[in-house]
Amino acid sequence: MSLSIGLLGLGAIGTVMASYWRQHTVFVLGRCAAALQHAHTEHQYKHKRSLTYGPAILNQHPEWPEALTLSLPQWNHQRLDWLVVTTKAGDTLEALLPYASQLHRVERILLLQNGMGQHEQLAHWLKKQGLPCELWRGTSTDGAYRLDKTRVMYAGLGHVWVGQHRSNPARLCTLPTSCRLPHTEVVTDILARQREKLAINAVINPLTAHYRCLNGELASNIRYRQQLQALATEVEQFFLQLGWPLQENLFDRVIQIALSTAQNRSSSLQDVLANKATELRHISGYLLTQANTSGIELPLTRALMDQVNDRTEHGKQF
Ligand SMILES: NC(=O)C1=CN([C@@H]2O[C@H](COP(=O)(O)OP(=O)(O)OC[C@H]3O[C@@H](n4cnc5c(N)ncnc54)[C@H](OP(=O)(O)O)[C@@H]3O)[C@@H](O)[C@H]2O)C=CC1
Ligand SMILES: CC(C)(CO)C(=O)C(=O)O
Repeated sequence: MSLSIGLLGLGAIGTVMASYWRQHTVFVLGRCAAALQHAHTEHQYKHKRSLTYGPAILNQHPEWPEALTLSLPQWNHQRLDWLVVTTKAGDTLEALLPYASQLHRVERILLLQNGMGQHEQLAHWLKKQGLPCELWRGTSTDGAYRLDKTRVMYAGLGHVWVGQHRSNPARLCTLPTSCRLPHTEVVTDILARQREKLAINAVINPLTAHYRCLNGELASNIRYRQQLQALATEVEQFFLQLGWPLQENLFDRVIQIALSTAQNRSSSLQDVLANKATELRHISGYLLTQANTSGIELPLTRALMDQVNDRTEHGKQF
């Protein structure tokens, strides 16, 4: 069965997903101004992207092409089996709002993003609008970045896990195999997987954004490493207090990731350097909100959040 899939946020990860789903019908929900501009033209507006496969991926899949070009039509209110949102977490509601009156044509919305909190915001909003679509959440270990506005480099092959927002294992069985998205695995413990990723991001992202360093420097620079150890301890203890068990020692896990992505700039550092809003509000900020509710202090997280936010909000170069 061919799925009808809408993609909102055709950036790095959105383009990678579109490549995996190209045997199906993929529409793009472009920024509203572009969508409106083309809504009344005779020809269907196409969103063009090129995806280049990095050496690490071609080593694993020498049979894949070195690059491919995607030309995807603008969504014109067709019925959708899935609407997949791959904007940054903080852009979710703003991106969906212009399409609000057409969302009754959508069976399921999947937020495939880092960060937390946006799922609850959207669930609340969908309920208020009386929209019955199912809400799904997903997390990806793929690695991709944009070379420019239309070209994306797929640097590291990963895995995508998806699960229902209010996970109900009984209902999961009702998702027919034919409705499952390629390159995704349906799981019943999506929240636990997202929390594992949240813990890692809550350590690496604010530190790399603050020190403006590569991921690997957090392990190799003694001063940064000490800060990393202190922050990992704060985050890990907080997770324990909330009853969110982590699979392994957070410091060890974060050092492992910092080393395996040593030459990477974290997404938060990339945003700071580009003078864009970071996703820290949905990472460290989310933890601070939880901490506030529980009457717990997270001094290191708060200090880093304030410092990084100051810089992005006031557009300071540092
Ligand atoms: N890149 C990666 O390797 C990974 C990313 N992630 C997560 O995936 C999510 C997306 O990240 P990534 O792909 O890197 O980000 P990008 O910035 O590359 O892509 C985000 C896309 O959303 C679009 N967008 C933003 N606001 C709107 C709007 N109002 N209406 C329509 N489109 C909008 C942007 O459009 P425009 O181009 O016009 O700004 C852009 O195309 C994040 O949560 C990230 O943390 C998770 C794992 C890995
Ligand atoms: C794991 C890490 C820190 C890799 O860079 C990441 O997810 C990010 O940059 O947002």
